[in-house]
Amino acid sequence: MQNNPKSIIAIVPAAGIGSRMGADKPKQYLMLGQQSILAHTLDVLLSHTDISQVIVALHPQDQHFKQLPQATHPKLSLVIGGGERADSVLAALDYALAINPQAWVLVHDAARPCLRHEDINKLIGSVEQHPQGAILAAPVRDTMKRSDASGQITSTVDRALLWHALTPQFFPITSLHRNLSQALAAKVSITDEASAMEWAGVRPGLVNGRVDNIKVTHPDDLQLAALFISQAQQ
Ligand SMILES: Nc1ccn([C@@H]2O[C@H](COP(=O)(O)OP(=O)(O)OP(=O)(O)O)[C@@H](O)[C@H]2O)c(=O)n1
Ligand SMILES: C[C@](O)(CO)[C@H](O)COP(=O)(O)O
Repeated sequence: MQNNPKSIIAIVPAAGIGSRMGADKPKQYLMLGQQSILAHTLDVLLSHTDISQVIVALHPQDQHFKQLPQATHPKLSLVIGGGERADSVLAALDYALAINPQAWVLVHDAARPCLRHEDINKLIGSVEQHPQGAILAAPVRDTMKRSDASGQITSTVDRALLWHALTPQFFPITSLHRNLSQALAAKVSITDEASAMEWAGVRPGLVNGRVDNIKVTHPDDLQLAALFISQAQQ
């Protein structure tokens, strides 16, 4: 069965609690300008004409999502996420597979609200060069050090071939569902979709993405994300 990269379903893992943010609510519901982080992220995905469906994985006790203006969008579907990000992605993949097993999925963190259509288009457009899938990524710019447990430098790592993995990450739904399911069953540590594909022997492509596509993780990321979003709206 040939997957069809022209049929695209977005998956948004949004079931985290934002412990590193230390806020009074999950970080995806913190405000950036006029709306929440998750609302910004959903606006970008819901407005992209190549994306037919957006599946959001929510925490089982989520009480915020239903207040979002985007909550009633016809393209949106909801699933209950899991204990780790990868479990939430797999729950959404189960749902998406039932909708259209020939689709490709674009998995994007709720916590990355600064994504732009130009990067989505670059990633979708990479499918001929990377028929097994690809991810947005940014080449490392700084000198990279490895440390010991006490925080002392043990070595300098060659940065020539090092990249920051970003999202979206774009794969055929059938191979991602199979490889992620098997990797999790094998208790492999999976922090992004590409690592599950790599575990299965796939070599995903790297597509150069904007460095302002940051993941809002710590409190000092909020001001930067707000600046990037205001720039995108100019
Ligand atoms: N069980 C989980 C954990 C995380 N995520 C989502 O995965 C994305 C990236 O995860 P991260 O930035 O680590 O978010 P949190 O897990 O919420 O943050 P923390 O690790 O600080 O708790 C976020 O959009 C988060 O909502 C998820 O859907 N399900
Ligand atoms: C998927 C990801 O954003 C790629 O860099 C990252 O792995 C998520 O890590 P987190 O610890 O779940 O935020």
